[in-house]
Amino acid sequence: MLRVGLTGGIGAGKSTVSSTLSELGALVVDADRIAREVVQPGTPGLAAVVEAFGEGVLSPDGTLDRPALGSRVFGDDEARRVLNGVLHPLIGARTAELVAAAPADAVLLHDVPLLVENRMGAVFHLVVVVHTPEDERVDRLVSQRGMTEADARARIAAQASDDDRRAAADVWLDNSGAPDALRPLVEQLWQARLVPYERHVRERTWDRPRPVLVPADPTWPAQARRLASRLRLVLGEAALRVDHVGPTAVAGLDAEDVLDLQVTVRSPAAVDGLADALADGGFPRHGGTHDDPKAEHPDPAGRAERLHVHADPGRPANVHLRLDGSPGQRLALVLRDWLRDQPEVVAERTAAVRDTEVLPRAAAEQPWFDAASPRALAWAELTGWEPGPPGAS
Ligand SMILES: CC(C)(COP(=O)(O)OP(=O)(O)OC[C@H]1O[C@@H](n2cnc3c(N)ncnc32)[C@H](O)[C@@H]1O)[C@@H](O)C(=O)NCCC(=O)NCCS
Ligand SMILES: Nc1ncnc2c1ncn2[C@@H]1O[C@H](COP(=O)(O)OP(=O)(O)OP(=O)(O)O)[C@@H](O)[C@H]1O
Repeated sequence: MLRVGLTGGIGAGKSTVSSTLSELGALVVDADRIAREVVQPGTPGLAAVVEAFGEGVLSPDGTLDRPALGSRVFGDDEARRVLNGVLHPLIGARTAELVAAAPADAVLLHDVPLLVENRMGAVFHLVVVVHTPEDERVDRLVSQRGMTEADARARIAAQASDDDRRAAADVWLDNSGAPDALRPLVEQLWQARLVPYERHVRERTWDRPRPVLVPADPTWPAQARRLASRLRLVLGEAALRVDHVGPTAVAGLDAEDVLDLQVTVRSPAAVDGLADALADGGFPRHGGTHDDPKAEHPDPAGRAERLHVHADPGRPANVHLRLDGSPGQRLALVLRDWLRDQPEVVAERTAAVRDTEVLPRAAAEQPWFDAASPRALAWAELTGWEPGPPGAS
């Protein structure tokens, strides 16, 4: 099962995306719809809303008077906090029931308007954000939905900023153009990413194109942060720390487009107990069997106690599980911090790797890393290096 979170500001085009994905085969779980279900007449949800806001939010027929409640909560942060506190746990519980009832091979598309506001990104294998600039959204809501401009703007003000949504987005879909422009993007997302990703998670396998060296990508740290938050959620206290390491963790360093994340664990027993949870979370074990052709490419540095990989075909990543205080665990952090501290070494390493035709990366970089490791360790000794606070960046 693959769980995809779909979000965007009010009127951005979530329903348009979710109806296309539903046609293609996704199973849609719509939070707005569940939010209506849990306040039907006779439900504990409706009773709790009335207790918090009074009988004035009921229509004469006993149903929730949505415009009346809307006018109380949009524009009043405290009232909205109270309503969210009552309804969000009920929405969460109903969502969990729908997830439990879904077939094992489903691509579940969770349409969640408040995914970013409620910091839910790590719950999903992938987060898709639909974006349309604010003024365009207001125009669409006023002209096509009959909303007043003031109501549209009040709701927008009650929601996350574009920057926060961008930080949460694994996939950013621009819906500022004509409706026809969005469909091919959604079809491509389905075919090239969601379908293989779901199969990878279910079969505990993975696939990736042979990586090539690319110019440093300034978004690598943000991408690594999203994967790290998923790893922390899956692993809980078993992960002492999760760090973005390797060449993509050093600003300005050209590298193969494969993120390296290091999970520091307490004991070898902990490592083995985590394999299933990691696979279900989208990080299957690397080449576990002899007939797996990918087993020919073991952990590049040979230092991983275990190597897992990201099953998302659109975001290659290696996850190195290493023991706390082991030489490999320490060296990964020292090398990263040394390179971050020494721009001239970054230039030296860039030149060394650029001039080589050797692939894969492991082979190209190994001589340089073998020579660099003692220098990095000497630097660590000299400066009294200690690992910084745990984190992905
Ligand atoms: C206040 C209510 C009764 C107004 O109902 P109304 O029919 O006018 O709006 P509807 O529910 O269709 O929501 C439309 C859009 O408003 C925005 N919105 C709704 N609730 C909220 C909220 N608590 N905070 C910010 N934006 C919200 C979303 O973009 C949503 O897609 C209703 O929105 C509600 O019960 N909200 C609380 C539940 C909730 O958080 N729902 C969002 C899904 S998690
Ligand atoms: N590219 C587009 N150009 C013009 N109109 C559009 C486009 N995409 C969507 N719309 C229209 O804009 C309105 C909002 O789109 P949609 O309902 O998909 O957004 P939404 O994010 O689901 O909104 P809500 O947050 O209210 O659930 C709808 O009336 C829709 O038909």
